[in-house]
Amino acid sequence: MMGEATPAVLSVRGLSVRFLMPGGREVAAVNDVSFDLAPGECLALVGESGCGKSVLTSALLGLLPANARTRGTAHLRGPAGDGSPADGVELLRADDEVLARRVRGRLVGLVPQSPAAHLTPVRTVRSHLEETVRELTGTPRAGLRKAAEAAAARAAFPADHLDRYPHQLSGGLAQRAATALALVADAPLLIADEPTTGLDRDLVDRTVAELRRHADAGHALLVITHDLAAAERIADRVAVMYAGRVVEVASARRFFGTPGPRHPYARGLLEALPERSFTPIPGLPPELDALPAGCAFAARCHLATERCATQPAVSDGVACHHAPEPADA
Ligand SMILES: Nc1ncnc2c1ncn2[C@@H]1O[C@H](COP(=O)(O)OP(=O)(O)OP(=O)(O)O)[C@@H](O)[C@H]1O
Ligand code: NI
Repeated sequence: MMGEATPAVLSVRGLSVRFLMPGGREVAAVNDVSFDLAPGECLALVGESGCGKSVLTSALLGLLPANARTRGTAHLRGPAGDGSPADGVELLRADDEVLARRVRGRLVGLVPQSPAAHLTPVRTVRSHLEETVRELTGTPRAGLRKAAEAAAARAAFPADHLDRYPHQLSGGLAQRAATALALVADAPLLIADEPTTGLDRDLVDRTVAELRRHADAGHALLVITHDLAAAERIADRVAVMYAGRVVEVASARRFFGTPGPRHPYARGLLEALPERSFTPIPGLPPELDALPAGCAFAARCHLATERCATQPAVSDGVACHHAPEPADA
């Protein structure tokens, strides 16, 4: 839990993102999302493909395309950490100059979902790392080579591949290069979007351990993942997203232990795992340009009743008319 003396590194309130499409169609990719992230805490954001996880991170970093419309607030604590308004940044209102010079890389590190696309094709991994180290840490020229090699080692990027160009990297190597780059600045908030995709088991373990160490060193960590086993090992809390909405936030201990999640969608996600009952949730998520007025999960939910025609409010961390009381949770 967050002590009163430690303000959240990131406070998101009522964040919504809509994409305006040709013909007046609107895609509601993120809907009224709120959460806090404390220093030293890892929050895992999970949910099926297309539920809005990456759009949420793009919104926080000012990386949305021009047809996006954003609502809500996302307050990032500044480096002084004293909570003074001048110190922090309101991410959804900040202009691009502030985001580029103060936020991206420095206050918020990002391991992007498609790392290869974020690397400059004409430069080697070593050159990327040296440039980032120079820019973000002020390491003198003579120390750059060593610092870049140390950064690579932290993300298990092999030293003998440092002189490769992005197109010469496998997906897993590009992933590790991106993780190495994102760790350089020691930013107070690290966002890792599917940091273990494309890695074999051994490297998943190493990446999970390195990211957990990063959180334990006092950084806030937002990990987006399909990999619930990785989430279980790394996260303090789990946020489950469905059709753009966070439908449950729970401690990882309760979520993965007994009695487990309280939202029927979250329970379904867990039960779909091969090591559990391996039963997929029937049906498909709704189209985000035609969301129902009520609970978006109702059409797939075995608990659904007529009450579900109205949107359930988030109460004690769960948005469901039929969730069990937290007392027995
Ligand atoms: N520029 C855009 N214009 C219109 N719709 C978009 C745009 N970018 C994303 N979307 C839509 O927003 C929704 C959320 O996408 P997002 O990439 O956030 O999903 P995700 O949860 O990260 O999925 P995955 O696990 O596959 O990465 C999707 O339906 C996607 O099609
Ligand atoms: Ni994504």
